[in-house]
Amino acid sequence: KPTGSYSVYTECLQCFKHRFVQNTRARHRYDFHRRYSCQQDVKSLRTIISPPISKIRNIGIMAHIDAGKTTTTERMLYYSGYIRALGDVDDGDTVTDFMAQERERGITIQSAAVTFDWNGHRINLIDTPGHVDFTVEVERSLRVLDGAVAVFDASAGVEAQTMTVWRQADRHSIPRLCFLNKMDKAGASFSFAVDSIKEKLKAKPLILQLPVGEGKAFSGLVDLVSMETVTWNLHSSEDDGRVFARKSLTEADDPKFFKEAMEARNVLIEQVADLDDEFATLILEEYSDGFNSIPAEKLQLAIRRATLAHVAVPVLCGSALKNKGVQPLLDAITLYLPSPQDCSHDFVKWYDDELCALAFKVVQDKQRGPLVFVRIYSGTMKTQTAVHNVNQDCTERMSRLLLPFADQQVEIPSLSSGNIALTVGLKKTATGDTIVSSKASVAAAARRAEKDLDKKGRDRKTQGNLVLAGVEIPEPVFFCTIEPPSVARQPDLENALKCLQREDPSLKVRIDPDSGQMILCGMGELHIEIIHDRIRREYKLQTYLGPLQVAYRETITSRSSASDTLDRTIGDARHLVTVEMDIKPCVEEGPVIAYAEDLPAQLLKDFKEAIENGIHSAFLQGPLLGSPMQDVAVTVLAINVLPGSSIAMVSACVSRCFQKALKKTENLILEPLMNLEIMLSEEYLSNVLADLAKRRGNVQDIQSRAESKVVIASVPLAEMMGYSTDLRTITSGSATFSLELSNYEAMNPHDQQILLKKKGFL
Ligand SMILES: Nc1nc2c(ncn2[C@@H]2O[C@H](COP(=O)(O)OP(=O)(O)OP(=O)(O)O)[C@@H](O)[C@H]2O)c(=O)[nH]1
Repeated sequence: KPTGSYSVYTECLQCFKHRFVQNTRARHRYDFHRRYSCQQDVKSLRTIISPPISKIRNIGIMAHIDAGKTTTTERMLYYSGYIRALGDVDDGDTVTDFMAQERERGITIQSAAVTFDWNGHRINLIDTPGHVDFTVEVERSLRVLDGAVAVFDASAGVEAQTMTVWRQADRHSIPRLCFLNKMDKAGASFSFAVDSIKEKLKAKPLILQLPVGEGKAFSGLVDLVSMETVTWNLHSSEDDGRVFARKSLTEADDPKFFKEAMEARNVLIEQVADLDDEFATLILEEYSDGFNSIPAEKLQLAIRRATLAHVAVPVLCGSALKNKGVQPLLDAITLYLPSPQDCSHDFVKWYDDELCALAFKVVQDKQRGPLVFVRIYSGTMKTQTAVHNVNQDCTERMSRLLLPFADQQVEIPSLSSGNIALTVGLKKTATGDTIVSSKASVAAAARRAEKDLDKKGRDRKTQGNLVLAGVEIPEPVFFCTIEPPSVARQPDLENALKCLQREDPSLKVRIDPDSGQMILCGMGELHIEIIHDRIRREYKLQTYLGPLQVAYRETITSRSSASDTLDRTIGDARHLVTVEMDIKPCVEEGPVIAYAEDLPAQLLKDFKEAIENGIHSAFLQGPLLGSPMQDVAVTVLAINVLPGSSIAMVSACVSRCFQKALKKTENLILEPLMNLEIMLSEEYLSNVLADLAKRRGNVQDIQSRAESKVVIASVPLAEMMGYSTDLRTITSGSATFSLELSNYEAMNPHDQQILLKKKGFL
């Protein structure tokens, strides 16, 4: 059954707009008190445009809402010297938030990646959206990351959304570091957060640092790898954290703390030795007398190997807001996360040294047209050259190549593999497309792939996927009709939706076959609301949305068979087709199509495509609600076609026969079921539970987390419309929740009857 990552929406549009207004206001102040890298700084960047591939880190920051992703990013840019003043999320003047507002206004560039250098390394920080309102946005980011930093609120430990993104990162095999942020916050607990990483994420944490103090007393940390204390100025509120002291931890400083740190270091060394044979051998051969003399560099290398092998995750801590712990985090990124060289991608070697890049984000810019973010996997990208888009099968000219250094863009003539860049001029490219140097290079890569896969005896079918490494797009769960303000504006609406779809492939648009109306399909309530809002603001079109509807599906519970004949005379030609088929439930989403063994081979060869088209089109409309069918296997038992009959008649007859078979069997409606996690204070618990019961919710667990309660439940999506507003009312705005698709589940007969009545089908 389809599970998969889905929209997690923790913020309603009102909050979103409120934040937008706040940040827009703040932007007016922004120009006065922010001083960005001066022109000279930008020029000097030109000298360090192409670092060796081993020094590149393409990383993402992933976190639950409000864990401190933006604040941490801002500190990274500040300490690396690319911004001259620290922004504050609460004042709305951070670089990334600033760009997010630009995106909302559709004026210039938004941040899908920011580049900066640290300690001789080039770090491309790729945006993984804080709210996973747009699943595909997260997927497309993860697709091009080599490593990630998971930021946690140390007082809350692992929260719902972190689990979702963590699972996505697992799917993409991305090595990670954990940063326990907000160590200064009342209720922050290092050990609680580490335990929750073990329990909830089933990860093996390698504790590389111990905090010095917690909550208000948090003043720095002990680096267990080097056995040094790292301290920041505790008392000055003006302190920007740029200056900090690193010194060896000795017994004389604090005997108790020294002992604790030594024990923690020994645990770390034993853990790493268990995970890494090379390190275990080194210890046995050279340091069997005691662990104290093991050099930090040897331990670092072993931690790096364990991280890259996905057997453990290093854990660091700090407080981004209080400017503590970010520089050691940056060091850890360069030390433990992989360079592009450490990551192998099958399809890259088939392109040899020729260009192969993936477009992972498209942004519509009013002045410059579409801007496409690309990750280069092999070869070199040059400006003013033609490139070939494999997915769209077209050749386009790329006019400019830019590096997004903090909030500046630096134009460059060319860029080599491993890098992330922003291109101007690619007008047809969409998110997820593969870009290569020419059509001939795709053919050459396909030949190499074929040879390689034959040698390995691998399934040829995977070859296409590997050459076109794209982004997986889940099916939308919500839809509604959309209408332009007038018939004359219909082409404008079509154009706006076309542009938005290029940016966001999870947005689907289709035409209702009965009413001819345009239907907008999206990943969540907020997704559709934001698209609506963007059409109004960016394309100046006031559109009308119909009521939001849940995308149900239908299936069958028993086997049946049917036959059908279509006999039409059009003009002089007679079209006569007879079909017989059998349908039964199956576990694959389908349609799973099979043919009786005695069907004539020639007939199959001529009409297979038409038969399959007929079945696929019938699959789109189930007999109960007209929703798509799933989990049905079809066997075509017989087919006779009078010579001269058209292919379209074959499809039509197959389609009709399938619908006949459906009518003879028992049908069921499947509805999307969501995993819901609500964090709230105990006083509201009973009201929230009562409300969930009304929504056909099934509460699975109620956990305690610091001062709060966490309710874990599953609820049908149809009952979750407007939940953010209702929950806010019930809890006086104090609760947060996240929601993700669990699976499609059969409705019970009673609920199904109610739904059919409500929709006017009974
Ligand atoms: N006490 C404390 N607060 C912090 C820290 N880091 C961030 N915050 C606060 O936490 C709130 C959220 O911070 P952000 O940096 O916007 O978090 P985020 O993860 O980017 O949030 P979203 O983008 O909305 O998901 C803000 O009010 C910050 O000031 C920290 O280290 N300590």
